[in-house]
Amino acid sequence: MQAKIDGFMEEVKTRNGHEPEFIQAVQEVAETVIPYIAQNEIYNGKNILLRMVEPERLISFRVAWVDDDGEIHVNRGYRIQMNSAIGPYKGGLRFHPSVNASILKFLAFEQVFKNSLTTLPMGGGKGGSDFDPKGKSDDEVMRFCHAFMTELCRHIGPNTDVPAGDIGVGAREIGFLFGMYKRIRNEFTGVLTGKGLSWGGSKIRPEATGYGTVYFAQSMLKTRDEDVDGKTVVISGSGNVAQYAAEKVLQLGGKVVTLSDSGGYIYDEEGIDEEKLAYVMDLKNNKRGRISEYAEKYSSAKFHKGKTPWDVKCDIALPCATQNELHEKDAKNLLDNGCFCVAEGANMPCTADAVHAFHDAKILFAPGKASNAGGVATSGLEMSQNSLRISWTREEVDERLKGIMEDIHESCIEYGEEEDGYCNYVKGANIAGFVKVADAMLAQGVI
Ligand SMILES: NC(=O)C1=CN([C@@H]2O[C@H](COP(=O)(O)OP(=O)(O)OC[C@H]3O[C@@H](n4cnc5c(N)ncnc54)[C@H](OP(=O)(O)O)[C@@H]3O)[C@@H](O)[C@H]2O)C=CC1
Ligand SMILES: O=C(O)CCC(=O)C(=O)O
Repeated sequence: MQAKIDGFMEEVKTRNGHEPEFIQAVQEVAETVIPYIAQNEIYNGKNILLRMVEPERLISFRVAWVDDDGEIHVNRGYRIQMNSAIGPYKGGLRFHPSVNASILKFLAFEQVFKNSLTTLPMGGGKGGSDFDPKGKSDDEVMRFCHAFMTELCRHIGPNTDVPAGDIGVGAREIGFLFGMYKRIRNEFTGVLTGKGLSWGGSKIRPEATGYGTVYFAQSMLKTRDEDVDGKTVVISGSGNVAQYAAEKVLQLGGKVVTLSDSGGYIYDEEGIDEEKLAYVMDLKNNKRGRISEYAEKYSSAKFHKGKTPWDVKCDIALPCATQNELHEKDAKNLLDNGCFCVAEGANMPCTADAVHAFHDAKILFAPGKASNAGGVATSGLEMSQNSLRISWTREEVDERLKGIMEDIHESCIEYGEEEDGYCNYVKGANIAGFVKVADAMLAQGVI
């Protein structure tokens, strides 16, 4: 079996040798899905996984825009349309200087499995730009978003490809992008999700990724008769996902002691309560400040410059910042300090070695494609509401979100439970995500 996996990966590396994040994401899937294919006759000899690792379409374009001083800048825009077997391409846009084809292909590939797990009819895609919104004025961000959409609008549509937010793309950016799409196409449609509530957005979409991650952690904890209540939780990041993961942990009686950004992390031994979290939300979403300012405001906190929070003692860890932010040594620190549940809020925040350490220790570990799927699932609910031209209540959306996260957990157990009863959620999520897409691809023929 290992020879089969190695042979497959050799082919992937030959074609994508310069794309380390993409290869990392494919390797993890190959290790779990190739043995499953070998045991299931209908998938044999169809090269389904080989087809799945090749994007259906990879679009790259120039984005030229003018800053407040009249200077012209050029960025690169992308949309990776990875797989449309079960629905229109769906996935976020990332604006960050690190964005390149490798990172977006890994994200688009993960999105295919994640969207399949949600039970909703959504294919997988991802896009973005190496544009850095940090330090830019609102007008500059608007001009960039408008320029970006003048090209992207040719490739998307409510039944073709429906982008949303990701790192660096929040409510402000979605507004500017939507405005330009509407103007060029002269139509008001659900072409983007994460829209404002007064113009087609869904209630709970901003909260959904963070809430969903904690709902998934809750389901995992339940298998060990445990609960979030009373647990100490370490969270990385302080953006959309981290903020609402923290909010849900607090609502469920847990204690959040860290948040971070690319400058370092804050440790508040007294816990980040509702009032302090409201301060963080204002700091990050309106003032666009740095997490270090938290330690200047609250004397109970200490700022650790340039560090990640994985040496802080906790029961539960929720990495919610970015890919490869938690390494093997961090995993060992967490395990040594008694952490027994890790749910990824970010996409691929744990390196492969870190994941192996968690599996070897048999702790509860949820891969992002399962645990952070609540965001895209609620985007799917936003698409449904847009099509029906109705708006569900907060309670209705939250109930559906909870139900979807429970269903994803069940699917992971179905395909991931091992002989000794330990659930390998990585295996479970990969196989459950694969089966639905593979069946659709088989039905649709070789395309
Ligand atoms: N938004 C969503 O609905 C979903 C998001 N995700 C994933 O969750 C993660 C966070 O996204 P989101 O919260 O939306 O993004 P935001 O832009 O709102 O926040 C990102 C956070 O991560 C930090 N961060 C980004 N890059 C780095 C880095 N290289 N090192 C350290 N910290 C970093 C940012 O700090 P700083 O401000 O200093 O850069 C910020 O605190 C991403 O992996 C994303 O793909 C997954 C599913 C859905
Ligand atoms: O809501 C969406 O469509 C995208 C969410 C996303 O980018 C993700 O799940 O990583």
